[in-house]
Formats: sequence, C-alpha cells, structure tokens
Amino acid sequence: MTTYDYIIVGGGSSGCVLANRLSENPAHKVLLIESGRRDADPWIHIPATFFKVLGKGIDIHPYASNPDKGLNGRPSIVPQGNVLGGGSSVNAMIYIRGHRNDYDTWSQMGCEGWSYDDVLPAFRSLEHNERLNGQFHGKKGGLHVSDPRHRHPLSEAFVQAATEIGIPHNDDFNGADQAGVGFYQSTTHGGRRWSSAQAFLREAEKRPNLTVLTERKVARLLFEGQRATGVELLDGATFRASREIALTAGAIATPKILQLSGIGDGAHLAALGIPVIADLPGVGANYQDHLEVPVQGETREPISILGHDRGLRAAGHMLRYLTSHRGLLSSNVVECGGFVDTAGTGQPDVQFHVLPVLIGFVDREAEPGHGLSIGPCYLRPRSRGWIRLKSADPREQTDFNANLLSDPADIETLVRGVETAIRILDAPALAKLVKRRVLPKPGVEKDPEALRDYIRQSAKTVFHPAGTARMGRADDRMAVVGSDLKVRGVEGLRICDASVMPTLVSGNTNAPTMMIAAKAAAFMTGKAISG
Ligand SMILES: Cc1cc2nc3c(=O)[nH]c(=O)nc-3n(C[C@H](O)[C@H](O)[C@H](O)COP(=O)(O)OP(=O)(O)OC[C@H]3O[C@@H](n4cnc5c(N)ncnc54)[C@H](O)[C@@H]3O)c2cc1C
Repeated sequence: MTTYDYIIVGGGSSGCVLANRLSENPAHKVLLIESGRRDADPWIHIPATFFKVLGKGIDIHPYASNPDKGLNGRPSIVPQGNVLGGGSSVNAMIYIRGHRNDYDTWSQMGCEGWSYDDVLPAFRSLEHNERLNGQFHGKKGGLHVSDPRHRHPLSEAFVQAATEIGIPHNDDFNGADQAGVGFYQSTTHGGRRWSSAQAFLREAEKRPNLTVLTERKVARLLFEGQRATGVELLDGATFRASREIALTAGAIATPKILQLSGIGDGAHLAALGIPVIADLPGVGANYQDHLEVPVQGETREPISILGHDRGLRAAGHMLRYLTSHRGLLSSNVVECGGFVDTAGTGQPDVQFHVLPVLIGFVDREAEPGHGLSIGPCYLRPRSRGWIRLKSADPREQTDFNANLLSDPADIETLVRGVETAIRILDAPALAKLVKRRVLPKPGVEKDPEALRDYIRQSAKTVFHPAGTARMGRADDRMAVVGSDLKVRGVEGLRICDASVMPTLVSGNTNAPTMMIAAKAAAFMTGKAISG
C-alpha cells in the first residue's frame, strides 16, 4: 500500500487549496483523490457556458433529496461539481464572502478563531483582486477576482431600478458594508473562469511531491484503533496516510464517507452493521441550503440572451471571445444582484441573483420569450435537514431529507424577497423595458396563501449545501469537529469543506469554503497565514 503524509479526499474548491498549501513543503508527500474527470472540457473555462456544463451532466453529481414536504412534495435537486475544481469548475463564479456577523456568530457559538477578524487574513491570502485593495482585499493570492467584462443592458437596468426604489449602490459587497445592489465581482481572469483548480492546482501539480488521482472514488476511511490511517476506494485500492487525512468531498458526500467509515450516530450505524468508530450524532445533521424563488418579467423587445447560444449569433460571440476574451461569453451571466435588509434588522437577509434571460431549472422548462429573471434568496435559513445512510453499501444513495422551508421564518423571508423583487421590476428603469410580469403570475402576490404556495412550488437551490459536519465546542454533542477542524473522538482526520459551517454564510459559498481550507492548511502545517 503506497503511503503519503497527507491524503485529501475530493479535489473541489477546498481540496485544491489544501493540495496547494500542503505540498508547498517539498518534504510532504501529498495525495489528492477526485471522483470526477480532469477539468478538460473547454466549456468549463468559458464563463457564460457553465449552463452547458450543467446541462451535459457529465461533470456533476446529480444529487436529489427525498420528496420534500416544504417544497410541496418536490425533491430538492442539488447538482454539485464532480470534476477537478469541484463546485468552482461548474459554478456561477460570483465572488462573495458573506457578512461580518456570520463569522462573529460562529465565534460566539464556540468556534474559537473563526470571527470575522480571524478569517479575513485567510480570505486575503487567497485573493488576487484585480481592482480592489486595502484592508479588505488581497493582491497576492492565486484566486483572481475581477469586475465583469460584459454588462448586459438588462443587468444595468436592474441595478438602476433597484436604486430607484431606494436600495443603495454598492461596488464592493466584500468590503465594509455588504448591503446594496451592483455588479458582482467574479472568480475570473482575462475573461476565463478562475476555478480553485486553475488558481491552486495547476502550479502545485508541477511539484513532484503532489499526486493527483482523478476518476477514483473514495468509499471509506481505514482506521487502526481510533486513528485514521488510510482510505479505501470504490475499486478496492487502498492508500495509507502517515500524518493526516482531510475530507473535502463537499457537504453532501463528506457525511456519507464519514458514516460509511463508522463515524456518525452510533445506534444508526450499528443498526446498519457498520462498526462504530466514533458516536457523533451530528454527522449528516444540520443540513442547510440557500433557496431562491423566480420573479420574472417578459421584455417588450427581444433583448435578452435567449437564442444567443445558437446559430450565427453564437458563432459571432465565439469569434469575439476567441479573439479578445470579451463579449457575452466572458460574462458569468449572473452579472449583478445585491443584498437587501427586508426585515429592517440592520443586516441584509435577502440576496438577489439576476439573469438577463427567462430561466428554468432541471425540473422545469423556462417560460417562453425574452425577459429577465430576478431570484430573491434567503441568506440565513432556519430550516435544517439531514443526510443518513440507507445501507453500508457505498454505491447506494443516501436517505437525504433536505427538510427545506420547514421553518416558517424561511418562507416569510422569501415572501419579503419576492415583494421587493416585484417592486424593482415595477420601478421605472425596468418598467420601460418589461411588458408584463411572467412569474409569479400577476395577482398572486396579493393573496398571502397563493404567494406562499407559489414559493413552495417554485423555490430551488442556489447550490450552497453546508453544515453537515459542523464545527462547535467540545461539550456540544452535535458538533462533529472542533475549531481546529479535527474530527472529535478520532485522530488523524480533519474536515475542511463546506460541511463544517455551523450556519450558512450570508452569500455564495465558494470563497468561504476556500477560506476554510486555507485555515485548515495552516492548522495542519503549523505555518501561519500571511494575509
Ligand atoms: C451550479 C453551481 C453554482 C454555484 N454558484 C456559485 C457562485 O456563483 N459563487 C459561489 O461562491 N458559490 C457558488 N456555488 C457554490 C460553491 O461552488 C460551493 O459551495 C463550493 O464549491 C463547495 O466547495 P467544497 O470544497 O465544499 O465542495 P466541492 O467543490 O463540491 O468539492 C467536492 C469534490 O469532492 C469530489 N468527491 C465527492 N465525493 C467523492 C468521493 N467519494 N471520492 C473522491 N472525490 C469525491 C467531488 O467530485 C468534488 O469535486 C455554486 C455551486 C454550484 C454547484
């Protein structure tokens, strides 16, 4: 059995950061194992074509929850990256860190060393911001963060319309104040996607002490007593780790691997015939996700990007892109949005994702015609779900209960989000372009019951599963890892992905997950973060 110092399970947003930082020291022999392919599909690297990658379905895990009561019996379908770079190779590239209070709350929950002031250096150490500088931004990291090279007229109109209803303009959602509307910065560079693989793995892979295996899936961890000493793959191969194993398989796969390895609710594992290594009932619990609801308007003129992926127009965009890396294909499509305090608490509770087209989802066709889509999304869900094994067979799907919208507060936040989005749609800058509201159907917002039903019927993930192996105090029975990300009750094992978030951050989760991995690397190597 080949022995490495460190084994990293999952080559996604967090895994690539970790592979880079752990292999910086030539004395460390590091193995990264990724279940998906290499990120060689050219559509991955062209920002606007991420929908194509999702549509093809080759580089994603098509996770789906059980039918969910909160979604009127629909499953929550949550595609996740299954490719080198993970989520960062298939996502919408929006660069957001969350709100200062998110991290201060983690710290107050007993996660020592995770307050905003504690995590800021890790964010800065990763970042190469192409415009912003100063106390909030980094210039020397591998992760390029840039302003949009393309601004669709409908995106411009959304930003203007939002300011017309009194929402302030913000040109740095990751600076002193998150609130406001504007254009998102994205993890792109020179008009190309800048995934975690691109930012952190390309250079690291040149090092002889880093081995990257793709299209190999980890089934379970191997233990000697309470010490994690290796991994077993689905194909039966095994690898040994002399120092540590880091789980970075994402918030849906990580709790599955833990349970298959005997770490989880003791009684449940015993009932499945899995020998219990550590009785941690928090494994798979505390599942959280961000949901958004479509608010869409049809435009008077055919000005959306509908049809721009076909025929002569598509060829024109490709020609422009290939010659200058500019134009529509350099756009992450979700070019703008913002953060709004709809409850008057002094902190935004709703985020908008705006697309210059009428979009559908994997479970529904897009509405016909030209238009724009505004997606109000709640930021701090109160509903919690869980992911549990159905059997000891790693090939079997898990019992995935997303339990979304089970807390009425989440519905009420979406109600306020939809109402605010409708006001923006009706503001002059958009009203002159939009001939009619398509979703929700006019009148629905006036009937509280119908509006809540619309939300349950149409809410969809914005792909931010988190929290399924959460961090917490040593005396917190449901905490899976401590503030050092070490799994409780065992040795040689850390969790370093979105699973450890005690609560979802107020925004998109790619940068926060990379931050978690940067802190994990510092814990593992003892090398301080210079941010
Ligand atoms: C479609 C989509 C759009 C998104 N848009 C944005 C956005 O615009 N901005 C933003 O900030 N965030 C966005 N996100 C969320 C963000 O990308 C994720 O939060 C982030 O990538 C999570 O990082 P992770 O390291 O926890 O997991 P991942 O990046 O998902 O990495 C986990 C990796 O582990 C691999 N893996 C899983 N199981 C195994 C196994 N058994 N053995 C070996 N490997 C395994 C997976 O294939 C994957 O590559 C989006 C996500 C998606 C899917």
